Amino acid sequence: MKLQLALDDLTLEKALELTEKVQDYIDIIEIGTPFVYQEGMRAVEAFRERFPKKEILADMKIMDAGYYEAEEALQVGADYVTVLGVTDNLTIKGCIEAAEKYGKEIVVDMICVPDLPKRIHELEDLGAHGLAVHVGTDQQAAGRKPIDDLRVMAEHCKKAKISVAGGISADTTAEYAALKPEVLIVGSGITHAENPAEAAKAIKDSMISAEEQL
Ligand SMILES: O=C(CO)[C@H](O)[C@H](O)COP(=O)(O)O
Repeated sequence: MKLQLALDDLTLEKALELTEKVQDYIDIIEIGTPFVYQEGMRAVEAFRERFPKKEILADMKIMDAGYYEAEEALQVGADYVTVLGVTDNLTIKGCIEAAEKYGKEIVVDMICVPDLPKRIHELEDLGAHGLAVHVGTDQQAAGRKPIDDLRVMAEHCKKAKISVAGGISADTTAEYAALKPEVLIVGSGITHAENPAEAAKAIKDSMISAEEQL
């Protein structure tokens, strides 16, 4: 199980600083969507240069122009790029094609997908490498959590790597880790914590103990 740190609402300088502090506990650095809006591909490049051994995900949430937009991030060092599950299959296919040209992977963000089991099967048939259960920031504010969708995903997903995101913190990691997704994504649970390194360590420890209970 990998821990993905989502960097959403930090400046480039602050994000680099924070990542230095938590790097021992994280496996994937996510350049979050608001961060992409703010800094563009410059952020992917800066992290690739500063953390050459870490995996990097560009949370582009692509909706159109799949091949072109995915390639923007892949050509500057992203290992994973996200595309929205609600978009057209042609866009998904374009993203997959671009990723495979670079030997990298596409993660499909399932936010707001209405019929999860049906779409999981379609996306697996298209060859999506990863599927991400995601309850977004606005939905979280309305009280939603990704745990039920993660159960549906665990039941229906046969080949793709499963990740999960949406308000997960050190206090709630255990219930998500128990369902054994390949990737657990944490943003504000680390970046807004009083002590981000302590929070990241607690989350990683909880993931390790869930794996030991296999
Ligand atoms: O994709 C995102 C927002 O669209 C976030 O990166 C993701 O939800 C993880 O952040 P948090 O743990 O704060 O919910």
